[in-house]
Amino acid sequence: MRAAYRVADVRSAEAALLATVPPGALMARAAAGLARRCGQLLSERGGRYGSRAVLLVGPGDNGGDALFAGAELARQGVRVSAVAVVPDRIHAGGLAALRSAGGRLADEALSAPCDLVVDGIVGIGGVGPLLGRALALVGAVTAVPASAGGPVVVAVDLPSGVSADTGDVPGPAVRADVTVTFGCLKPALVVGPAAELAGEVELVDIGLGPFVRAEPAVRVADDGDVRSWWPVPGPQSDKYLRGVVALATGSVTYPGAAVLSVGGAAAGPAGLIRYAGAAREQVLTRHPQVIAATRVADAGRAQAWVCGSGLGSGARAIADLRAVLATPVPVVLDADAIAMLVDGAMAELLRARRAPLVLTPHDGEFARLAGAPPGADRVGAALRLAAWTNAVVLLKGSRTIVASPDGQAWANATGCAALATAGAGDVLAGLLGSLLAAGLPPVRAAVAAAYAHGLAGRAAARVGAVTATDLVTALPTVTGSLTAPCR
Ligand SMILES: NC(=O)C1=CN([C@@H]2O[C@H](COP(=O)(O)OP(=O)(O)OC[C@H]3O[C@@H](n4cnc5c(N)ncnc54)[C@H](OP(=O)(O)O)[C@@H]3O)[C@@H](O)[C@H]2O)[C@@H](O)CC1
Ligand SMILES: Nc1ncnc2c1ncn2[C@@H]1O[C@H](COP(=O)(O)OP(=O)(O)O)[C@@H](O)[C@H]1O
Repeated sequence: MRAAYRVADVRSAEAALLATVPPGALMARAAAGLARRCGQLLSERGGRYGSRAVLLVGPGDNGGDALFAGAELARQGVRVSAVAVVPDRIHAGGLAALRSAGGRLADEALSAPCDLVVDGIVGIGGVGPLLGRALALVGAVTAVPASAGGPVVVAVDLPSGVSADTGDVPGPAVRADVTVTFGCLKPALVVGPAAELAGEVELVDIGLGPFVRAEPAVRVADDGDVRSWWPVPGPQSDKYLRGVVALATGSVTYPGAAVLSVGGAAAGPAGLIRYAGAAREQVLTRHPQVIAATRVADAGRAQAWVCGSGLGSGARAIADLRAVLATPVPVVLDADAIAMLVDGAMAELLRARRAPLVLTPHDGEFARLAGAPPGADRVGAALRLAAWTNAVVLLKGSRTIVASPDGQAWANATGCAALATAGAGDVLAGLLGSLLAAGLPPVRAAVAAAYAHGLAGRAAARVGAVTATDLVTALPTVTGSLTAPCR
């Protein structure tokens, strides 16, 4: 598990650490890590000696990091020039170090071709959209991407122009190939549109770890986490003990949603799948192992329910949703079921529930339920909805967020744009239901489902254009790889 911390918490930790080390030691550690990575990148692109690097140097310590790293590169034979955002406020010690190593201060950014741009315009001290010369410099950096023969762009701590705590990008911002960040991750490196601008993130240890006292703002699960959570059948397992998941999804109008959600569930760890709804025939044709009924009341017992994907919102859908909410087991509400919650009577039912509830809105469904779209602070918005509904909220997007009523937030790092295809959410809901039925607590189930779903999207994209059916095909290999061998 990786953890990202808010700027205020990073600053407190840095202050505590600074009191224990000589002046300048932290910046020296940060700059050494930055120079190491920049040097590697130059070596990969044809060598350091004689290559050209441009430092974009803001007026704060972020610019100082860039200057000290530039000095180290200059000592290794790189021709380094620095462009100051505010020339009379450039970090004096950093500039002196650069000059004494043979680097120079330049007036114009990128006046000649270069191999490396180091973005030290702003780091965690950035506030709001970039202004003045900082803004003009961003335009110069983004002109030619590295993939089209332009310089490789390395951001110092954060890409300039992003909001560190929320991952919002309020204006033009640097698109980095690599971000070298110090001490700990910041939310903008893992959530929101900012995370897409960070490129590959390298975390440099500056000794901050023991001084971070706060709870993470956002957590990111890795393969090891998801593997350790994923339910594994044992010798005593039977299909009921492995978990029974039931789905009230699909309708006469949208039978495909039922097939896809059941497909998602079939890739999960539950031992038995029940289906209740109007797409009974279609589901049985594709998934003959399913026990199918037409009504929730006739479906039989389950350890978790999934309700809503393609369900519609007529009288029948309302009755099904009420029946599902009346069960004493964990429930996933997706798509149309989320829309129906806006009804006050449903809200009453929700308040009466004791068993876990997971809501899986995309932005539109979120807006209907919460009264406004998630906005710039997606983690904050998801946490507020989770607290208000007393449900785990899985807010879909390119970095899907899972938020719990007790204030924990996770971001999923495995997704890819290929998932933006009709029916992908239905597959996710089914898989999530299966994990809940197998006994995973709701936050872990939601995080693990988003993780596996993202990997399936990547696997399917390697084969070709991705449909939701391709996700269903790709999922069992992914979930199998996350499952320890049968005991
Ligand atoms: N603390 C430590 O121990 C360590 C810190 N480290 C490093 O320090 C960095 C933090 O440094 P920092 O606090 O000096 O802030 P920083 O990110 O340079 O930005 C502040 C400057 O930017 C300006 N500015 C702000 N917004 C702007 C905008 N929208 N558009 C234009 N300009 C804007 C603002 O201008 P002002 O408002 O003052 O006019 C101010 O001068 C951190 O990210 C890491 O790299 C490492 O060395 C490890 C140890
Ligand atoms: N740009 C993107 N990058 C990564 N994942 C995305 C992107 N856009 C959408 N997704 C994912 O695709 C899925 C779409 O689900 P949803 O909007 O419910 O579609 P549907 O209702 O058609 O099933 C979600 O898991 C979401 O996180």
